[in-house]
Amino acid sequence: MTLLDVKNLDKRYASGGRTVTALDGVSLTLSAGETLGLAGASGSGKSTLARVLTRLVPADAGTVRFGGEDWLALSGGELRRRRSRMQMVFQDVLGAFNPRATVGSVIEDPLRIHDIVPKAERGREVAALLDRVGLPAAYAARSIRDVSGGQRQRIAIARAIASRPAMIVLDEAVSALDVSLREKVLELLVALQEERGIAYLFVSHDLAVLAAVSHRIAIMDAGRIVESGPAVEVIGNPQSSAARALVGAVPRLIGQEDRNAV
Ligand SMILES: Nc1ncnc2c1ncn2[C@@H]1O[C@H](COP(=O)(O)OP(=O)(O)OP(=O)(O)O)[C@@H](O)[C@H]1O
Repeated sequence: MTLLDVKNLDKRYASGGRTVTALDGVSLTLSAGETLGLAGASGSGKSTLARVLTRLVPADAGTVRFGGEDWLALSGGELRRRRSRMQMVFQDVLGAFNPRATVGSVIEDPLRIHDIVPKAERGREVAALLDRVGLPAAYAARSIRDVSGGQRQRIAIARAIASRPAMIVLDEAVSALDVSLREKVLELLVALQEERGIAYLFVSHDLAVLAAVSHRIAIMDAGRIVESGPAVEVIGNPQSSAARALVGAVPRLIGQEDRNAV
């Protein structure tokens, strides 16, 4: 079932007297429970796409249908209510929070805003969400300043799943973590997807990360999607120069033959 249907998205920024085309006719689809990995060099437009889809910045043209609705046409109270269905985890999404906020309040916000569980049950739900992402319930009382980078991303994931979304946009969500923490967070994300049928748009400049989690991969270059297909095909047999450059940049993705040829 198609959950997200993006057609011909354009986004330009005015920057220092010139116009930068960040998205140029971007189209893609995402099914319920599926992961689409989005890769591309720095400046190719990945974050802009993530921000347009999560309604942080407006598009100049194009359409987005999400859950059968005209997503870009939603505004005001209607948009606030529907936002529960599409959540986001960015590189340091909690960095934007008041540093005095507690872990518990960060996770409880969406439960309250979207009225997910009755007030009396919120504390228990926060504890259950912390447990699900591998953190002790006692962390609810901590300041978000006093947790490590890996724990922060787990908390960001707990907050994202709290409103029971159909989709999560992850933008470089594990990029700041060291390799062993990164693998654990990726395993958590895959397990949550299998349990809850959440679709992911997983943005990363790192194809090794995308190879671990994606069903399909799309490659962006200069604001356009230049290649897309099943993850194994895009990684095993990249067609575009942008995809070949990304595959070549990750030594452990190169097949033995290619490595011998280098
Ligand atoms: N707020 C902005 N104002 C002006 N130009 C912008 C703005 N945000 C992004 N851009 C430009 O739009 C283009 C796409 O940027 P974007 O951040 O979407 O790329 P990206 O693929 O996510 O890059 P990175 O991997 O480095 O984050 C770049 O040329 C960038 O400089």
